[in-house]
Amino acid sequence: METTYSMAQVCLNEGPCLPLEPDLEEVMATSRDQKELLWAWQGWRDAVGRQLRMTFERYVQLSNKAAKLNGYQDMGALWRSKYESDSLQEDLEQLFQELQPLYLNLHAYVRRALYRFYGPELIDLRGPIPAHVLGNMWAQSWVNILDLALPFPEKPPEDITKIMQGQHWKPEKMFQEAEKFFTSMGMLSTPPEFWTNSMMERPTDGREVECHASAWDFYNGQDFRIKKCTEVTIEDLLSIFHQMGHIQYFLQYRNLSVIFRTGANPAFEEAVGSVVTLSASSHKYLLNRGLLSQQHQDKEEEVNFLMSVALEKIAFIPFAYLMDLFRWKVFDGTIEKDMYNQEWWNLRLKYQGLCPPVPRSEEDFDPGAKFHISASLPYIRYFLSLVLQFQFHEALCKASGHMGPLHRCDIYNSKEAGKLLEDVLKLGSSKPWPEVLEKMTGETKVSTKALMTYFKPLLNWLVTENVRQGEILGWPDFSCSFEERE
Ligand SMILES: CC(=O)N[C@@H](CC(=O)O)C(=O)NC[C@H](CC1(C(=O)N[C@@H](Cc2ccc(O)cc2)C(=O)O)CCCC1)C(=O)O
Ligand SMILES: [Zn+2]
Repeated sequence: METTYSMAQVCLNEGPCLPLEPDLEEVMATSRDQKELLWAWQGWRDAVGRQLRMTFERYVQLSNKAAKLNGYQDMGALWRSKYESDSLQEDLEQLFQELQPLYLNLHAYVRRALYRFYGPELIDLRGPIPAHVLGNMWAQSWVNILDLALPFPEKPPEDITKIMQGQHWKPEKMFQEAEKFFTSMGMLSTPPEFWTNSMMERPTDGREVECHASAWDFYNGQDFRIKKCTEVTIEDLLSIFHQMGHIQYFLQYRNLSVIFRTGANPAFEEAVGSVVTLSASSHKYLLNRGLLSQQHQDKEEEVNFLMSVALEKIAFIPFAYLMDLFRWKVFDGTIEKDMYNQEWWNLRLKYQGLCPPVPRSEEDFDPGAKFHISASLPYIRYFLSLVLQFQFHEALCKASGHMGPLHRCDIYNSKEAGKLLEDVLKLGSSKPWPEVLEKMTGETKVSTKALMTYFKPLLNWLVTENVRQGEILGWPDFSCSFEERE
């Protein structure tokens, strides 16, 4: 399944065939022509999802067989066991409910912005949003349509990708920048093998590689690598910070027994890289690294900034939640194979308020168009990481002596924050994760408080704006009408 995913391309009638990275992702991020977006969206699902359907059915059978042989009910139960909690699913649903007001307000606001640009024939102000116009192949991040959704368009943020390209940034410098963040906090640097063995760019020698970025621990205490087809963009720079967070975790726990060389739970692993990204995307950090020139940010520019972070992080919440809600139900048999695609879109409607831009059938297998489904990588870790990373950010910012709003905090150069983070990472999974969480934050429970604090100024602005526009929160008109679009 992963090979099909990594080799797939979508061909233009006459002319080149485009791979996902960087070409189709570029189309989804930058095109504002809904027919072109539909071509890429549908083409990718025809080239990948449809091809994976049969194999996926067999993968489910074999996965469950393996899980049962290991004493689990099904593979979903095995995946959930990593969190060592018998109330995991209820706890996750509770976190999701707490975040709903934030998501519903963002969804309504973005729907209005898309309505202004694409018009009523595409956007129903009381309905779900078509999944192909949100700036991302899976509508999991909406940051690429910030230009359409900017609260104060007369104060656009500087284009950091243009600044990086203007300063002739190269992939290696991007990796060095990410490593420097950790060493500035007094944390570990990478061994020479990292720089000689990593693959930082798509090979030009014709080798077909899996371009989806990944970080690898070779469990010999010396060999750690990142594989990424790096493009010089701010999105890739932040993704490299995330990957370097995995490498830092590998380095910190490399002297533990192998069974403990993993995160306190899978969400901790994901939160480490993402928490550093919160600082790296702050105005303060980018300014002092020469990636921004504007000295100060006024109130309106701050709302614009918070919107850009929300389009990445808040839009992601329901997607990250439903990915394994879907797979858990497939593994436990609740979702039968002849219902895969309609159940997928039921979840996409219920949680994300999205609908397919064209009619779907059981010939399609749209979940397969997402890397983690083809690569059998669990995903609930990213949902939990979203909440955890803000809890970590609040704790590290406090340790660094930061005063003022959480979204202005940047822990770069903070030895105190580095010490706190290091003490947590070097534990690996040798202690129960609530104990590790308490060591970092003083709390034993995952809490959305820090995330809500971070976005409070934006939520205030969004609620005011949505009330002013008389927006309907949610999507009472629950289907995507295709008629007009033919
Ligand atoms: C051997 C192995 O498998 N190693 C694991 C790590 C480990 O288990 O040790 C690994 O490298 N997994 C790859 C995966 C890559 C990325 C990803 O897939 N991200 C998700 C979700 C997301 C989205 C936005 C965001 O800001 C952060 C995350 C997506 O893109 O949908 C791509 C870009 C970022 C992270 C990763 O690093 O988590
Ligand atoms: Zn990760």
